[in-house]
Amino acid sequence: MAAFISVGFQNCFIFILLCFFSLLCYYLFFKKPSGSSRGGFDLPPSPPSLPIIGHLHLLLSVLIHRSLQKLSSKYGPILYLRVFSFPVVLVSSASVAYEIFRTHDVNNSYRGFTPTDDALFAGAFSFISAPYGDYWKFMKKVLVTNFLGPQAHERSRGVRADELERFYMNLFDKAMKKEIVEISNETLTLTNYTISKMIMGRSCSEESFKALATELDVLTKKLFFANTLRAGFKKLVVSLFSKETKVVSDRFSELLERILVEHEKKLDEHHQGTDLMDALLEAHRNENAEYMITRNHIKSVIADLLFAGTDNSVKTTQWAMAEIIKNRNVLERLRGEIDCVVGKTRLIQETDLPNLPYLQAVVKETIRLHPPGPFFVRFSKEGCMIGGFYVPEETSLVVNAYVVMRDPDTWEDPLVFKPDRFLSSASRSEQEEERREKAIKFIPFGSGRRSCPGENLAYVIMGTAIGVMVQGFEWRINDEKINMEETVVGLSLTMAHPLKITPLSRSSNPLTSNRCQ
Ligand code: HEM
Repeated sequence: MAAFISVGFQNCFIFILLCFFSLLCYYLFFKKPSGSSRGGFDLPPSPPSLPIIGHLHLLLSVLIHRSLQKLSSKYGPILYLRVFSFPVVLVSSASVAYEIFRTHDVNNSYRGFTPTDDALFAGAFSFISAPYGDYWKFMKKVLVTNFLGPQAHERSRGVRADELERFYMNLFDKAMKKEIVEISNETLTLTNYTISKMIMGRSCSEESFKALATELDVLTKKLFFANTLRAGFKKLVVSLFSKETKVVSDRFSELLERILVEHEKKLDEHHQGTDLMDALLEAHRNENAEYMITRNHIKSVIADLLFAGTDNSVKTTQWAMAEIIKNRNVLERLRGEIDCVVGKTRLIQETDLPNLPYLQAVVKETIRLHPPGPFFVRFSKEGCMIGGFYVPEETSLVVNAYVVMRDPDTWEDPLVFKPDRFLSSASRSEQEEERREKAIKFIPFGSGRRSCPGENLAYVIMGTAIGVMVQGFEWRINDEKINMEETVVGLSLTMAHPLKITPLSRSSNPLTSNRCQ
């Protein structure tokens, strides 16, 4: 009898387990998202998918922006994809992206990251990952006032000028020795030193930064995929690599902790703080602050800024130099403009940029054709209508900026490098019209309230770096021609073959830096 009861109990237990497992499978792999249509509106069209995995295989290609481009050119500018049962809406046209960023900006002002505990990167304290709310609003105000806004930008001009001069002298030195330079390495030093000095008054070790950046690239890709999943499953996937995240994060946290302690000592000795870290520490100590930030918030936002700011600017500058050297007429016109405005003895400086429209156009055209962030992710909080289709709540929205900025319907000769398209036309009303149109179709920095707050700083760093390289040097290509093949590292679009070229100084003496002009 006891044996009979025991077998019955076992069967019952197995039966319950099977039911539970089937329900789980159904939820994870087959269940359609709730609210798949509302008020008679349909979900966006969906390309054929595979059983269970849905469209996952389409997201696994190395050149993911290209495979998504093929998909949108075949099936349309707004598509409904499925990773297992988790919804992803892919957007590939300027007008549909506009609806996400402008019409439904607040609803889509979150990236949907599941915080990886208290890790610095994509963690609970990160500014980039933060939901649109009190913390984000407070931190944005601190960043604008003390780092990225016009007055803060003015105050830190000296730091950028020093680093630009160091960048030029280093290239001049290498030109004298006829050394080959790897453009991304040179610009990494410039950008990393400039941004870290603006943030915390000193540079952070280049080698440790590079190592961390490489590890972070891999990590971002994993976080991106986890991010396309729904809450419960996402947590599970993120937990699988949270140990890895913690190792990277802890190392960087130790480095920042040492710098924080130095800053605290200075503040305790009543030194007037001038950089962002000082301002963040003051906010941390202020009991009446609108939002009480912790040490982890400080470290996390600094990590965000160093990585978001450095990597993108380096990749764009490298592409720009490749395009300039490949297009001899662009190089000559650019050099002509700089020689005419700045002269041949003084080194270009950032206050020259407003007088160098062609240089600005070259930077913009580079970032249009080669956006370092080819696509970015938002998350719909509530269901909404986009592009005439219903997008359910808690759906990942992936905007393919690479395709938007190469769309033949909105860009003439979209695959050709033509900086002229960014030069303003004559009349004021036309200029205003052009500005409005560009704001919709030119989105390398995203758009709406979660767009890139570092856009102006990035244009200054890239513009002056490119200006210095064109003004000061001829460049000899060491291979037969420049290889423009693309690759995606982490989620960043970059040159598959790093640009290695030899500088030849245009003058036997270095250009003078006259910062007072
Ligand atoms: C070529 C250079 C750069 C490019 C192409 C770039 C691009 C982007 C893009 C596409 C986004 C997401 C926008 C969106 O979701 O709508 C973003 C966000 C962000 N970027 Fe940049 N960026 C660059 C340089 C910088 C610099 C120099 C900084 C600061 C040092 C910076 C700080 C940030 C931050 C903090 C965010 C998150 C904003 C938020 O969540 O509210 N970026 N950037």
